[in-house]
Amino acid sequence: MTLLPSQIIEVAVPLPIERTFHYLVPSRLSEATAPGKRVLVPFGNRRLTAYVLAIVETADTTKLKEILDVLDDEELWTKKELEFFRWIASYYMHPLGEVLRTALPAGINLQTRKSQGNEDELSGGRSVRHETWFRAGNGTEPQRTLGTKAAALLEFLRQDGVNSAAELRRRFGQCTPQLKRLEELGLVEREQREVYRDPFRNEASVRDIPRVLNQHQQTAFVQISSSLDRHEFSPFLLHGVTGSGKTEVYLQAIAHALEQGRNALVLVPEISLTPQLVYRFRARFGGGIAILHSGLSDGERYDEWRRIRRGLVRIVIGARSAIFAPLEQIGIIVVDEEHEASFKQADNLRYNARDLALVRGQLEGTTVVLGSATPLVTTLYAVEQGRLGLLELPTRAGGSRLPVVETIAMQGIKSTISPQLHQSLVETVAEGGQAIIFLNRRGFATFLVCGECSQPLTCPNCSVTLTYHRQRRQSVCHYCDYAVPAPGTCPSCGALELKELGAGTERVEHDLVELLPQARILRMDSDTTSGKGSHNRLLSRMADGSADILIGTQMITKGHDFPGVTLVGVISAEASLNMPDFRSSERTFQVLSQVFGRAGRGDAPGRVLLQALNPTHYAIQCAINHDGAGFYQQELEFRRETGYPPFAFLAAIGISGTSEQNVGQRSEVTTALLLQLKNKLKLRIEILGPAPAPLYRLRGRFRRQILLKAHSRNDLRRLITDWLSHRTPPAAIREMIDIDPVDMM
Ligand SMILES: Nc1ncnc2c1ncn2[C@@H]1O[C@H](COP(=O)(O)OP(=O)(O)OP(=O)(O)O)[C@@H](O)[C@H]1O
Ligand SMILES: [Zn+2]
Ligand SMILES: [Zn+2]
Repeated sequence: MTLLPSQIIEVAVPLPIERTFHYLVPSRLSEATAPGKRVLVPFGNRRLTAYVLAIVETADTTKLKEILDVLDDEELWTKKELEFFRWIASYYMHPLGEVLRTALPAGINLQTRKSQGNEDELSGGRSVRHETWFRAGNGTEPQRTLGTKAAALLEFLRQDGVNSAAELRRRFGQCTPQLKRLEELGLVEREQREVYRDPFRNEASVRDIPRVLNQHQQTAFVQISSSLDRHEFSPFLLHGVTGSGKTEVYLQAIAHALEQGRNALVLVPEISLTPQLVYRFRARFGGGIAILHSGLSDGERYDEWRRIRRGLVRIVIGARSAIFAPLEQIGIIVVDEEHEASFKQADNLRYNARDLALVRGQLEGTTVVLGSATPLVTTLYAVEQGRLGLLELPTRAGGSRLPVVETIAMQGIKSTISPQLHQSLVETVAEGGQAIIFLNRRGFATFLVCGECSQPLTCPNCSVTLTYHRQRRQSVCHYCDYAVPAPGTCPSCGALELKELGAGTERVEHDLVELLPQARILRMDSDTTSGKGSHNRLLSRMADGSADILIGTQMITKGHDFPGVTLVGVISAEASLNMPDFRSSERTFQVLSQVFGRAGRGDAPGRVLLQALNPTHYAIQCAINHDGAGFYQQELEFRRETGYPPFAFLAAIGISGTSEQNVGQRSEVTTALLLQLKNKLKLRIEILGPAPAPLYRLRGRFRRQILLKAHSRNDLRRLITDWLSHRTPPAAIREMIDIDPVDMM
């Protein structure tokens, strides 16, 4: 888009400012300026990167400043994408400039400098990697002066066209002086080509062909592909029990979109946990796939981003931030494991990629498939209301059955592993089967408690106990990484005797090694998977049968397909039930169902042993009976009675700071203001709090929460908008808004 001299643009700046700004474009820059690019602008007494949103037709030009520079050669975003980002900014009540900054790959901002105002001043990314290529030129050759190697090089380039410097060196050995000479003579020309770092490097993939779909898969596939043929927004829930072959449906649906010349966006909870899924996509489709996830270096991420932007990619697979991928011509968006809380970003722009998939799908007129064995209660409710189409896979794809779950009463049992579980493990390993042992707590002991004064060891920065890690010989805070040598002494009374309370995965591993000295045992939790590729190594040892037992946290529950696993053991059924969060029943049902679902996926039937103190809760009972419908009914009733989603919309306002007194005062002031505005506007909103957050102290900050509950999203928006315009900017206090909060800790 070409600009005439003295045209005006609307820009957003990456600062906590709600509004957008206007600038003049001097004629020397008008050619280069376009919506979707970044520009450098004077802002107060500093210079800032700003994002061009639009070219404005009319505005008062008298007070406008001129932009200083255009930072991008190519547009970063299309108009459609900018529209999507405006929607996000408005919905999450977050400054548009910060939304845009969040949407950019980190690598593009490598050159971040701190300038006078202590604000980030950004300039164009520099992390593009180049490679030198040579081609034959038009110069006439003075035959006699060319050496043999130079002549051979020239001949080769004339025959073979353009070649990279690396390729020429491979064929001719060291040839830099010859190439330089040829270039001086105009006989060869040099060009710089951008190269993309390949996150799949060194990974071969085997070609895989589509499977014959079973009847349920076929029905689901037909519905998805006919919605693709209609080229309009159509959202579905693909509700398939564990092992029902949802991935195969995604693969074939995506193949259909590709045949139409359209592209696919696939969101997964955390890619490093699902290498199998990425592997299957590559095996099916070969190249043209970009992956975006936290394990990439900034450079790799930026490269993937540019490959997508330039249309070199047909399929993007990524964790939540992939919802911002600059993919055009999208035909289908898949959200795998749609129930996972990790689709919600926990700080700054608190977006939910699962929800945004529906928004982007609507803006772009695509098919959206949300897949899960344990969908959110709110998702099932949306199906009931007719807002999502339902596709069901009620049976396992390979014909195997869901495992039988047996409960083991743990009253009076002191050890982590009951005699029954021990016995079953011995039998499973003897028969050549594999087992998965689940406990959603890492470390050795949950915490240490003083034998003299009974004080538990707690974190000085957070209101939590320290977890004892035996191998590291430390007691560690899982929130801020504070650590002290352990076992150590009691910080309250100096006593030497500290007792271990509660068990973590490290303890379970220790006990299992003692109980089954012959078994090959692996542990997978965030302590054993910090190294690059470590997930992959652990998972492939399970896959190729070189391990017998895998112990792990919720990491092991996610989508893994190990046909050899016939036994699943759960150390504590109630572990996730007592969280102070209205979703704790739902999470318990989901995590138990998912971990049960790892058993018996192959030919041999699966068995689950569930250790429990009190398994009467409906979340546990429904999981035991694989009764998703029953759980939904009871949970919906609970939500109706307590007034939580889907029967209310929520927004949380979090207030935090290092001074307990200031945080307390500010939260009272904020609550009073909210109440006053609510009454003035006559809105029907419940204002709860200010209450101390369940994690009252986190990384040295005190935290209080105000929860807003409303029947109308509009009322909620009106109140918050009004509050934002009335509140005084908090000093030394952070006050954040969380729309549709997921984690209430
Ligand atoms: N039509 C089919 N015929 C035979 N086997 C199939 C078919 N479809 C899928 N499978 C196999 O069934 C197994 C389970 O499939 P997949 O992993 O896709 O299930 P899923 O629904 O994603 O499970 P989960 O939700 O537990 O992760 C895989 O080994 C897959 O190869
Ligand atoms: Zn003590
Ligand atoms: Zn801490």
